[in-house]
Amino acid sequence: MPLSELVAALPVNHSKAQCVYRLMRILVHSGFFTEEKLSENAKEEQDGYLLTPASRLLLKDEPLSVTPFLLAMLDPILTKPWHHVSEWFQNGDPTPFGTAHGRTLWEYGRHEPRLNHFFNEAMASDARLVAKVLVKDWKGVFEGLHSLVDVGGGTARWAKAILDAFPNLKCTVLDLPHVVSACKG
Ligand SMILES: C[S@@+](CC[C@H](N)C(=O)[O-])C[C@H]1O[C@@H](n2cnc3c(N)ncnc32)[C@H](O)[C@@H]1O
Repeated sequence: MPLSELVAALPVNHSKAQCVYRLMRILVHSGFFTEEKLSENAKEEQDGYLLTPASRLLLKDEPLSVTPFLLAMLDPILTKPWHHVSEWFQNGDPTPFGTAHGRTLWEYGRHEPRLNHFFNEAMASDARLVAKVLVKDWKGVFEGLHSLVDVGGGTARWAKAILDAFPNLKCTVLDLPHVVSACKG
């Protein structure tokens, strides 16, 4: 897509339109887009942006989309601990999350349904992608097993993917009460 079409398609204030080019340069540099000639015709010669495998994983209609994972990692609750890493190196806290928030991630999630929801969705989207590769390329790991227990298995995405490939396996998933009670089905 050429830059002009991209700017027109985005909800960007016209005073910021020239900043989209700068943003796209960063995104090309970091591998989320490639910039290529869209036409061989010399008269219409125009550069445009194309998706890469990394950005395809962020499309809304991509079945293996990891958008929930990205949004979770960028949520202020999870970025705040990065601002406390220096302090954490000097204190006795087990994690930078504890230094930033005064409690563990799991305690916070127990009291804050929004965190519980976005974290579980993030884990599930990551698990959908990684489990697909695991059961395809590492099937042998599960062959011969009769049962499997996933401790801290979140909303059971891993277990579901493994069960799809090995329907005779007995899978048990353990997690914290607020995670289990938020599971559908
Ligand atoms: C990093 S997440 C991983 C989720 C899942 N295994 C995955 O890969 O998608 C860790 C999980 O451990 C769970 N957890 C933390 N403390 C736990 C405990 N004491 N007992 C059971 N589960 C726990 C959390 O609720 C969370 O779902």
